[in-house]
Amino acid sequence: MTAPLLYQNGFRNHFATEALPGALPEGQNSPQKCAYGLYAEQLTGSAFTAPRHQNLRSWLYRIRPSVVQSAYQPLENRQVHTSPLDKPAADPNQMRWDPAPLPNEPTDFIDGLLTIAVNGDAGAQTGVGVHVYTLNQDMTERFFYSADGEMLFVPQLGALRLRTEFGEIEIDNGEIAVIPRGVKFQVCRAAGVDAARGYICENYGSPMELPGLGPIGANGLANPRDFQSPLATYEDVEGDFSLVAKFSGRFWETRLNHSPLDVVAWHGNYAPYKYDLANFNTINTVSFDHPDPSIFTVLTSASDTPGMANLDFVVFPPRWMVAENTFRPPWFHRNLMSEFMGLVHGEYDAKAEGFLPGGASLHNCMSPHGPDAETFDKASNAELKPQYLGDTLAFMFESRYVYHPTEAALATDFRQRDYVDVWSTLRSNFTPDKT
Ligand SMILES: O=C(O)Cc1cc(O)ccc1O
Ligand SMILES: [Fe+2]
Repeated sequence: MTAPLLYQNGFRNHFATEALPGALPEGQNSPQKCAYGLYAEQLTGSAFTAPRHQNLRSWLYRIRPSVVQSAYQPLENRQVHTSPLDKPAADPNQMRWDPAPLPNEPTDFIDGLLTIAVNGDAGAQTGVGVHVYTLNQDMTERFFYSADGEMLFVPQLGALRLRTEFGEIEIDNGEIAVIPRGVKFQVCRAAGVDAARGYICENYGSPMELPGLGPIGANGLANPRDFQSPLATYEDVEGDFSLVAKFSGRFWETRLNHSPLDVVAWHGNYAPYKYDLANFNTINTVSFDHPDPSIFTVLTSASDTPGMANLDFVVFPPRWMVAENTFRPPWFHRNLMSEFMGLVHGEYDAKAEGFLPGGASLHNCMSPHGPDAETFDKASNAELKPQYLGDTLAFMFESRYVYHPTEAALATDFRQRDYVDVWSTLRSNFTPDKT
């Protein structure tokens, strides 16, 4: 049995961690000579001049500086795409996908990454890319980073061990992790895991933050202390390694003669983190009506227009349903914001069937959607006792920018081409003579 990983708690705290005593310099960042012969390297996640509360940077004390690498060479990649896409055009049709099948061939994280939809413009630092990953191999000789955005992992099947420059993180179904833009990492399976599948939101925009709580007060939703960042740990390994960089929508490869996971100590507020969604303090109505789902926001990436997020990461967690005289599932709606959804486990209360764990749906700006016909019928006639929705965990990547599905996502066998039919049997119940 390997010991469980230890973490440092707090959302974007100013952490300090060293795998060897005294590896972190005291009182300064860049001494003339660092302890143990380490190199000091700063990694910034914001402009130097960003306002203090949005200023993100860490200092890494590593065995070799990151510049010890070969020239970047283009690397072919057919499955991962970045906004803007040349084609196809954005599509207002409601779309749904079954879970991506697990690979039959040996497939690591990089080879198993498939882009479903993108929006905004990565070069302008707006929008997101939504990918699914399926894998059955660990990354061993290769490492990855995205210069295009931070990567939010939402595992659906199989726990992962994310080996990063800052230390290691494990996440399982029901947990999430964020790897900041530029941070080098490897995706491995946790002990005992054969194959894994999940979702990734690559956020090209401003780094996600906790949402403001307004009248909710000082506590609630995702509480800062439940976010966890890794402790410094390092490997001093020489060999023939490859670092794959996602840069401006393309993959590039550089060769390394050593493992880049050689950071012996680090301090700062720019670091990977994980969060167990079971810690989400769910707030909902205790009187009537179905609140807007913004009440379930875990993390948000602001755009340049206040209140219109580049990305809201929203969850629909296990919860009590107690609303009186209310149609309890999501109502029918048409929204300005575009909605990509996935299901981590259980059932989603707006869809009786067809939205499966590992599957996905897309409802773009102003495209009508809501409960399917079966759910509408059931919920319109249900006895309104307090009811606990236990086995459910859906999520939404909600964005002000219209999603463009990729050609592969449109063409794939696992797209449900008849999705729109889930609403086709909704008939007029209009009775002008009777209220
Ligand atoms: O479309 C969906 O299922 C997501 C959603 C859920 C909800 O409770 C209210 C609005 C909304 O868009
Ligand atoms: Fe919706």
